[in-house]
Amino acid sequence: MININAISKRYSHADAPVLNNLSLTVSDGNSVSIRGASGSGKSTLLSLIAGFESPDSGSITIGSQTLPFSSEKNADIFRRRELGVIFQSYNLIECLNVWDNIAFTCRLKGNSDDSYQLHIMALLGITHLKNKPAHQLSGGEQQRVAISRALVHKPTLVLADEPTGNLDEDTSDTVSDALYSLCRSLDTTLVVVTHSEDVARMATQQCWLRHGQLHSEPA
Ligand SMILES: Nc1ncnc2c1ncn2[C@@H]1O[C@H](COP(=O)(O)OP(=O)(O)OP(=O)(O)O)[C@@H](O)[C@H]1O
Repeated sequence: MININAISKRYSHADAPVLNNLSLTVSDGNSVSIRGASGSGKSTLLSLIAGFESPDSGSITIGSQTLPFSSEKNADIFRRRELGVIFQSYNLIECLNVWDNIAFTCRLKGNSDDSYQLHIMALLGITHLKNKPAHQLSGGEQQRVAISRALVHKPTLVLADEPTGNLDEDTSDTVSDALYSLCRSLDTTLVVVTHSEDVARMATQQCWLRHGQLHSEPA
């Protein structure tokens, strides 16, 4: 579960806050999609939820953890255990192959689950890429590896920034089906930033970010 209570964020030198008294609650196993104009603050909101940045005011609680983290070490432990993040830039480790990129987080925790990893890779259609180095992948292939890596350690919260942005329509449907259904089956909370109406409509809750706040209707 995630509970965001009246957060505000203003970057230095900006005329207005990018997020202004924004609140949001999403329960376990549910999902929220967030749409909004470019520059409206969607990535900033994900960054605050992940604890990469802090709000100027308000509070964010993920399960029993209230942000900010007490130390960078605790932040790392929490992110490795509880959080899956799908970044706009996939952040794969170029010198590792697909299998090792996906297994990386689990190996750090010492709890690899090869059969679950194969299950996710099959759902996302990337099993045949298992041994291919990350630097030889297309953008869409990298995106599906990044999604697999975000899910393989069975996190309680997944933050996805444009998870289908680089995919054709058919692959986008397959990948979004897999993302939503894997999260539901793990009872994982999912926050998806997307420009795709099809991807957004699959969420249990749809929101639009405007003037620093979330709305349940488009403008
Ligand atoms: N680190 C930063 N320092 C200063 N300003 C920032 C920083 N990060 C983002 N901004 C500004 O905050 C605003 C919101 O940016 P953000 O990336 O959150 O928007 P977005 O809705 O995700 O956009 P897009 O859809 O284009 O990815 C923009 O005006 C951006 O220039």
